[in-house]
Amino acid sequence: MPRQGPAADTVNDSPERARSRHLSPLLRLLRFTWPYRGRLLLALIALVLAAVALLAFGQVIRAVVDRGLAADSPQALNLALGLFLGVVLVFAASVAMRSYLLNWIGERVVADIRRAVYTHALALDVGFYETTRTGELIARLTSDTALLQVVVGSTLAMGLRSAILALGGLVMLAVTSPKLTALVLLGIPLVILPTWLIGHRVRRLSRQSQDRIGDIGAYVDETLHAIRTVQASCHEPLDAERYGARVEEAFTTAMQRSVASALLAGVASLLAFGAIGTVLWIGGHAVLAGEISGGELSAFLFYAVLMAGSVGSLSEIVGQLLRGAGAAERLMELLETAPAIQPPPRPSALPRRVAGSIRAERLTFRYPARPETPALANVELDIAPGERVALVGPSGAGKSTLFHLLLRFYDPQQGRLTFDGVDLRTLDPSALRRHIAVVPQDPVIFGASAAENIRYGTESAGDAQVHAAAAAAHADVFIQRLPQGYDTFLGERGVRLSGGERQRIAIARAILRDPALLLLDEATSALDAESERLVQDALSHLMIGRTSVVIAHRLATVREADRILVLDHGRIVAQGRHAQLLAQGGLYARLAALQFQDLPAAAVG
Ligand SMILES: Nc1ncnc2c1ncn2[C@@H]1O[C@H](COP(=O)(O)OP(=O)(O)OP(=O)(O)O)[C@@H](O)[C@H]1O
Repeated sequence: MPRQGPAADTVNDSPERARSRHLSPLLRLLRFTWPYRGRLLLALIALVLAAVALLAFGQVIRAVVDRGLAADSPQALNLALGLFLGVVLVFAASVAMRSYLLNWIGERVVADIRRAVYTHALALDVGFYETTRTGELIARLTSDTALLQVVVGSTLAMGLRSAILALGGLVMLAVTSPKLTALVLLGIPLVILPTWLIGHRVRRLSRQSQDRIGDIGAYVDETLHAIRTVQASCHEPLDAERYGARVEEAFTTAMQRSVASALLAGVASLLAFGAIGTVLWIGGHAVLAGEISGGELSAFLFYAVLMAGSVGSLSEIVGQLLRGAGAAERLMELLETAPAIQPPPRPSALPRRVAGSIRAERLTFRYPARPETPALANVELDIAPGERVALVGPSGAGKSTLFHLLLRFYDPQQGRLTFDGVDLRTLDPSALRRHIAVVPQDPVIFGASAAENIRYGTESAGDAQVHAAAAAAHADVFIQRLPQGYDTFLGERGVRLSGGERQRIAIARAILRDPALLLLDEATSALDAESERLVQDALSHLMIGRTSVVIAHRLATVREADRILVLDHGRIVAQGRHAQLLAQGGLYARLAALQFQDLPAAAVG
């Protein structure tokens, strides 16, 4: 299925490139804001009310000056103050309401998007993760959503507010004094343009400065994670030097930014107050000439400052909106990426009692990333329920690929694969996987307790079942010896387990799952004799009464297998029992001598 994943090269994008060229992707967020339209409407009402109240201040100022001060009337002044307090009350209430409602919507929408994206990411097929770096997905879930939160929660509203204030301010200016308005309109670019240009440079430098800090973080992360390799290679002085160079780069960029911000502060103050002074001077003369009243001049000044402020902030707001649009575009693209492996509209059902038979008919599969060479070619296979099958073959023969297809991580391009007689393509992948347990070569231990690690995938199991599974997998003994027994935290920041212990946890996990089909990839690393015996014993126990397919690396496994399949270049080149295949000589005999570490030389014959 052709699909358009998020561009794989955007993870280290500078914020400049991460911007969208249009604001239209923001419209795609409507789907997430729509459920909260009631609150959104209220927030908009509050926003407009706050802007109108702010504009009304100008009129109150005018009344205070003209009716109260100039007319020398205490009553009028009292009345004006009352009016002022009324406007303040409306303004304060609507600002508080707007701020709360918009923040709520911003946080809510981002929480919904995070959940939707993560749930969708979990459903994407394995092939997707071969072409996308997980770091990129994490960036989507953290930084892109954080950016959207700011955009939805404040920037959009600020943009609307600034537009209302700029337009409203202009109308009020024109109403107050058309002549002065013409002057202000001529003057605004003189004030805004230089400030905007320097401001643009400041923003670019601060983003660069953040990028430099990101570089520092990435370097620390890489070296400290690999501290053993760093120390073993005596790489510390070199790393300290390289890190130092990066820190200095960050400092230099930060200093350039500081110079630009200092310049901005100076120029902006100079221009703003210079402009106010000029309006006051021209307006003052107009007042003296009796063209306008003192109140009108005060109101005029108020609107001019309001308008200039709003126009000035628009460029920054648009920049932020474009970055938000970029984030929205990437997130929505991810959400619209269709998984290549999906349940069919009407999935077939497996029998109530799954027996665990497997059949492959002319099975041919090529990995999407390597369409030229088939990883499996024309494989014909019939595995009976309860059969123990060992897969043997040189590296790259296609053993793991067969597992991937059995788990329906991919669909074959030709032929078909059935489980209990049902074509895998017609099954819901999770309905199929429920009947399969996988014990990988190097099992994953999650950052959770020992009991939770065994329960992984069978969450409904009770404590007694977990303990029984652990006992059957010979994991019970070492778990009991852990500081808090089954409650001991395992994984990266907890107790680290040895290879053999990890395998036994994985075996216990598989026993608890009680699957019809067991896929086992035997560890290649040699365990000590005692661990080996425990693991082997646990595995034999696990295989009883179920179909098992094992990528074999041990003599005991091939000896006990009902059938050995020898794979080479994606084809089954021989099959039979161990002794038979050895007697035939050929690839199996050669592989046996090389692969089974525990095979005495004599047995290879
Ligand atoms: N995700 C992938 N994308 C592209 N090609 C792949 C992918 N995984 C495996 N291959 C290729 O498919 C072929 C079969 O690989 P597979 O992993 O099934 O071999 P294997 O027999 O399990 O090998 P090993 O014993 O080394 O694990 C190899 O040529 C391999 O390079």
